[in-house]
Amino acid sequence: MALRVDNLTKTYGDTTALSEVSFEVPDGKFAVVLGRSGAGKSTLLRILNGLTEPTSGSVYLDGEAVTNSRSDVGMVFQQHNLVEELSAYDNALTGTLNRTGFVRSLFNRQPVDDRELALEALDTVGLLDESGQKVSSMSGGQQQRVGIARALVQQPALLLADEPVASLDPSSAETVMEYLRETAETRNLTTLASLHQVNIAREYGEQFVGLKEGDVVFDGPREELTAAVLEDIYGYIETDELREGAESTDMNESIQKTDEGLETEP
Ligand SMILES: Nc1ncnc2c1ncn2[C@@H]1O[C@H](COP(=O)(O)OP(=O)(O)OP(=O)(O)O)[C@@H](O)[C@H]1O
Repeated sequence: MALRVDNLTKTYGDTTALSEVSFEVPDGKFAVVLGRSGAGKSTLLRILNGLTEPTSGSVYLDGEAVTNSRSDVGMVFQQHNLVEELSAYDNALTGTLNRTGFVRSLFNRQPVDDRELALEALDTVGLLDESGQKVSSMSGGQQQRVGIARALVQQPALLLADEPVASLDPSSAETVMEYLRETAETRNLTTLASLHQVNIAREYGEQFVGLKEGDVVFDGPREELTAAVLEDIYGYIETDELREGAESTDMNESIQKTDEGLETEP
């Protein structure tokens, strides 16, 4: 389903976390939210997930205003929030608890076998053979894939991922991102992920929304995500590396350097 965010504003006392944020993500697209720490990424995802109420503004899925229930929005968390003593299968199955929501009833979807859904979801993330394994004995990357499976069992219309690979080593991060992309593609699932690592974001994102102090300062495709745009989004990186990168013809090199700069930011 297509996502439309219309003039979202969120204030906490004197702090404006989001200021009239508007953008659209077409049906089935993989979008990435970029921004330095405090730019408003988590606030945006929390509003989309219904965990936080906006001060003003609206969210639409396929043109329908989403007000109370966000049960059709699946969420993948940085710390995956799984029940470690349960199996991958049982954890995936807990995704059904959040199902049957507003959008689903609106589109009159048929009830399906939850067990089948859980196994299908585990298959999607390459963990069908490990479905009986306790989550506590799995690697960080596998655990995050169980987190994705749990979100899929919800049969979401929109998949959100808040820093899904921030706590993983580069190789596991790649694997998780591959599965996330494949999932979005094969299920035509509109996805919005906040990512800290710019090189990973560039590799997997199709659309990029740059937030800076609560404002949208960029909304465009990969080709337009230049070093100059990144410098605007991450205003604090006034480093020689980034300037060199912006002047370099090798964009990948520049992004790598930008990313290294980011990693030093607490
Ligand atoms: N519950 C809250 N109460 C008060 N201020 C908040 C609250 N949540 C967020 N803020 C403020 O809103 C702004 C945006 O925060 P937010 O967590 O959305 O940023 P972020 O881009 O997700 O940052 P990070 O990458 O560090 O998670 C910050 O100034 C933050 O201090």
